[in-house]
Amino acid sequence: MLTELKREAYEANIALPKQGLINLTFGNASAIDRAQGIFAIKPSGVDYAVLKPEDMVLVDLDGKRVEGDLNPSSDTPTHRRLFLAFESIGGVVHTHSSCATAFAQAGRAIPIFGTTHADYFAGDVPVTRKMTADEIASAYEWETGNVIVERFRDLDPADYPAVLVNRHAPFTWGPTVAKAVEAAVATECIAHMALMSLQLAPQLEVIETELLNKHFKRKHGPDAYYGQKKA
Ligand SMILES: O=C(CO)[C@@H](O)[C@H](O)COP(=O)(O)O
Repeated sequence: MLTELKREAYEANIALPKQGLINLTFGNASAIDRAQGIFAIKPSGVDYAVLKPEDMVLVDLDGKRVEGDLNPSSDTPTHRRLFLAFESIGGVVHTHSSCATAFAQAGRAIPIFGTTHADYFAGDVPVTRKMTADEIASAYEWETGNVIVERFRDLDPADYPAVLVNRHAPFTWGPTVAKAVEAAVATECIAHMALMSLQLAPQLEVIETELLNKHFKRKHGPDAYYGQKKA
């Protein structure tokens, strides 16, 4: 069932270690078939080196396992929450890539210091609030999705394909899971650049709106908004 979707999710998952975004078995990727309301996600705890397309687990948007003998990723509820909230996305990626995770652990957004960042994101890469003790103790992975959706109340996920979950790590997304992988690469790249820029110039200011606007719209089209939900 949904062989092509599993293949797409598999290719995205094995791309993560190849891009240097993965340590051990941290991280996972998923791809959704919107017509059937089913997504394919990495099985929990499986080493990327031995992963196969047929290992991908199929889960529906009610959270029910539709196909697969292995347990779906422990982050499955977060992926599901994002697929339900952001109807335009086709794939989700979660990594613990070092520089982006450093910002997440520090509870800091990744500031937009340059055009590399502005080509990809319509502003700072946002960070969520800390989760409450109750949220952590209850449905942790579902609540992780909730704090992401809360942070995007006034942001368009198409303009900001990434978020840093406070004290956890980045989640990224895109119209396809391949684009979500690209967003994960871009997020780690600009986080690394931002860290180095802050070492060189601790008082560095974010770039001016005109330059942000120029670069973001150049890449995403003249009607692209930045910093606010599309009307
Ligand atoms: O967020 C985390 C751990 O904090 C996850 O990325 C796990 O590291 C991977 O879990 P599985 O997908 O293997 O269940």
